[in-house]
Amino acid sequence: MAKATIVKEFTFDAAHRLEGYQGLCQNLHGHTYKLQVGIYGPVKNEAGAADDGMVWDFVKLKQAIKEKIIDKLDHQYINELVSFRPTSENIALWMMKTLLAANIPVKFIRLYETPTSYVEIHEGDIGE
Ligand SMILES: Nc1nc2c(c(=O)[nH]1)N=C([C@H](O)[C@H](O)COP(=O)(O)OP(=O)(O)OP(=O)(O)O)CN2
Ligand SMILES: [Zn+2]
Repeated sequence: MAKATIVKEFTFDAAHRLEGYQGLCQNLHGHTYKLQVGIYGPVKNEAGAADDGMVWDFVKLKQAIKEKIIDKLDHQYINELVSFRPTSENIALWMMKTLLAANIPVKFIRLYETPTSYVEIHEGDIGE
């Protein structure tokens, strides 16, 4: 069966600070984060089915990411929500773990902290 990766993009606004950072990022500041989530799987081939020709319905994917990630982080102070240092890398790893735990077959997460800085995490990159 043919396979494909589909990608859905989101933005959210959040504040953070990097404790112990030698520079401006130790201060409270905000970002408009851009998140891209890639889902990999078979392209369903079932004539008449609602999801015929799809890997996952973009609408269902949007609802799932919104519930699990965006609604939790949008307009929040990330330091108060998590126990890790909220770098882009750690935030993206948390996103990957959260989505895999919800049985969403994420292939990759790309998280832009600024228009010129992003991190990419692939399935399998999560350590213990
Ligand atoms: N590897 C990482 N390095 C840095 C992180 C991070 O999460 N991972 N985060 C920061 C700061 O939070 C900072 O907000 C980002 O810095 P920077 O990309 O330099 O932001 P600018 O707005 O200055 O971006 P420009 O496009 O270069 O103007 C620091 N480092
Ligand atoms: Zn920052």
